[in-house]
Amino acid sequence: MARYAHIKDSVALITLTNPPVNALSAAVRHGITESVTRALRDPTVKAVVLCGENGKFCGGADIREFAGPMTGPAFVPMLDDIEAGDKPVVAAIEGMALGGGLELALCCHYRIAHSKARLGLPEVTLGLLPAAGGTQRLPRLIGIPASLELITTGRHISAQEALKLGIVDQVTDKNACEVAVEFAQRVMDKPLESRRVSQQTVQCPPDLEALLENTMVQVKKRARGAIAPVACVKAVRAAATLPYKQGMERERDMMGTLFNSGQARALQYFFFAQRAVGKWSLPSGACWNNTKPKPVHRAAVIGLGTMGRGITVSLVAAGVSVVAVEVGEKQLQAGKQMVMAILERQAQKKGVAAPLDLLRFSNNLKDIGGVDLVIEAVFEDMALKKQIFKELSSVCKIDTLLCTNTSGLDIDVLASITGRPQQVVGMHFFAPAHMMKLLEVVHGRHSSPEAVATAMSLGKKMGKVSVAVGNCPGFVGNRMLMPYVEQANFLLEEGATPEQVDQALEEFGFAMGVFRMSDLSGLDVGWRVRKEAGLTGPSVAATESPRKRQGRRYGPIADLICEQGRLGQKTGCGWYLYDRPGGREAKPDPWIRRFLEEYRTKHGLKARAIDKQEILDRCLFSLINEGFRALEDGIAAGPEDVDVIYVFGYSWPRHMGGPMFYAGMVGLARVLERLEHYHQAHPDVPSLQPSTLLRRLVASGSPPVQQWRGFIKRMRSQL
Ligand SMILES: CCCCCCCCCCCCC/C=C/C(=O)SCCNC(=O)CCNC(=O)[C@H](O)C(C)(C)COP(=O)(O)OP(=O)(O)OC[C@H]1O[C@@H](n2cnc3c(N)ncnc32)[C@H](O)[C@@H]1OP(=O)(O)O
Repeated sequence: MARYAHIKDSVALITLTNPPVNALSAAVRHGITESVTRALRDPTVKAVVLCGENGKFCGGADIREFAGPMTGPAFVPMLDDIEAGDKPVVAAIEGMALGGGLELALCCHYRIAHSKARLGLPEVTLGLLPAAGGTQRLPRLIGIPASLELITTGRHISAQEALKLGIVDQVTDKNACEVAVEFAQRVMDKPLESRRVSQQTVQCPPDLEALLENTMVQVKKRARGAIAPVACVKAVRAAATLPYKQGMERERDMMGTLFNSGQARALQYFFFAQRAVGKWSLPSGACWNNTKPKPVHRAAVIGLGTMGRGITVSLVAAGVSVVAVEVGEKQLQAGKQMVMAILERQAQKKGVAAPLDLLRFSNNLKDIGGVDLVIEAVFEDMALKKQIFKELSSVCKIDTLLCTNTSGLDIDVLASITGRPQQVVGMHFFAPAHMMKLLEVVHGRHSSPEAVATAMSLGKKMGKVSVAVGNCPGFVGNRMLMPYVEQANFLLEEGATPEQVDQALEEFGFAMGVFRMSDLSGLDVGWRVRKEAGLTGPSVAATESPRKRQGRRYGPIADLICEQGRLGQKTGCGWYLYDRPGGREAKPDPWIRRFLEEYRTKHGLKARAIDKQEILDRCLFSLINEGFRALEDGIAAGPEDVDVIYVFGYSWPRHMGGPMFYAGMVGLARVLERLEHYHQAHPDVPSLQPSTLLRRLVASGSPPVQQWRGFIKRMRSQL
């Protein structure tokens, strides 16, 4: 796993060989240890160059090994031995030096990077810290402020930034390995003392204490309960305040705690989950590696509201030429201005010219005849969408893919209007579409594998994490959101306040609780959906009880709030009060308190004290239960798909892995027991009735989440 070659008489070249990213598995560490010992012992070798096969230096420790007992040579002594050796070792960094890969480079005496290489210590994103000396060597090399930033964020940096910071000694456009060999020949007789990073003193800024304290405050705020970023700050503090050896002891102790934590397991699961969703498959057997996407050079976006603008920006930023269509002149001009401003701002940040030549605006659908793909992004109104799809199928060329950015309407209904149902898919973006990473690609009954592959590939090109999902009301994300929101509303009826529910959810790790989030997105969004579903509005029979619909419990509070014109931030009030329409700072609203009291009195409800645990159990477990149902129905292909959707689309805390991983971590038997308990207490709430899949998993001994796909497949084949 490491190749040894004696070249140019006096240089030993050690090449890491563990595709795809030359991760430091036990075998690679073994290979490095053996090769370095050999080079140090060989009197004809005067210098060593370390590089990685296939233009990739090293992607770090082998994350898959973290799940089992660690075997093979330990990291820290291996790196210490390289640094302490009496022959110069030069790291030739091509591709990437990440995590343990960068720590390996830091113990070398010199570092040469290719101009396209990326460097970083992303361990924090895996719930860990750089525990192979990274937290102690990097501060000695580049100082405390820059180390704090890099280690607590895990940000990957360019070779140029690494050079500026002093992490690498030289950047080259040529073959970094050849440059490193020539470099090694030049430095082979130079003294090494000053090149041993661990032996350097840390340059501390005069305001060290304040810097560390401020960083800790910021990091805790950003971390939303994640423990690794906090440990990273503590480890850098140790580098600043303790001798190297003691600093390394602190690093090791903290790694011991993190390494065995549930958060580390969750984050490492999530790393692989993000990659798993790219390997999509359809019930027909078509999948990512047997279906070719069609190239998309020209696209059209229909509708220049908030969603259309964000989608247009994302497409243009990805290099796709776009015709943006909006029929209303005022809306067209406003959209045009906004899209161009965002693109200009993005380009300015990158120091390049905005790609405005890719952009055209029109008020006529006839202008999109030649495009490869259309994304319709008009109002969430089925009648309007149907009318547009009808027009699209007559104006677009025969092989144009027709996509709709609906957040939950039936793709099959739209497909049936077109006469080319195989070319219709959903592309559900999340607002603001140019910032949010998630894209649900919805395959309808007739969507062709090629159409799905094209939408998935276009999503990737647009920088999105695309997840293929089946067609049902709300798809995966919004479908699971319904019981979550429903429970939050019921909790208000029973005695909770919006602040109480939000606080419990935010302490759990959500960026925003359910009510603050509703105020941000606008309460009218859900109101419209409930009206379409016949749950509220004039279609409800006057004889229907206000708190029952189709024999089930119904919470009309949100409808009543909307009827008062309280639509959230945009109207200056919703579940909270804002200082003005469009204001951001949510304040508890005495009006809401009074309203809830009057509502309870009117319906004969007695308010009771509700604790945090009940809020979390009812909101989260009902959402999770719906996730199991989506898996059972095949709407979501695997737990990873659900988890990626929730982390990227709904701010589920990443260090909790996503709802399905979290269910496994809490214990499926506990989730089942709580759901049974609450369903017994609320038999008229079907979403609390435990799903068959959850029951079966528990009955089978609660296998780990990684085994659920296989389990579901077997379960389906038995039906
Ligand atoms: C009492 C207890 C005591 C505790 C003691 C603990 C002892 C342990 C001490 C250990 C100290 C070690 C400290 C070091 C830690 C680390 O290094 S952690 C790893 C840090 N590295 C990373 O986070 C990098 C992760 N990888 C990436 O970001 C990207 O993969 C990439 C390298 C930038 C490449 O991106 P791209 O080209 O887009 O390809 P991908 O699709 O992402 O990846 C290709 C395949 O490679 C797999 N992979 C990538 N990196 C790793 C890895 N580090 N380990 C294992 N596998 C990796 C990835 O999953 C893909 O696989 P497939 O999907 O199967 O193709």
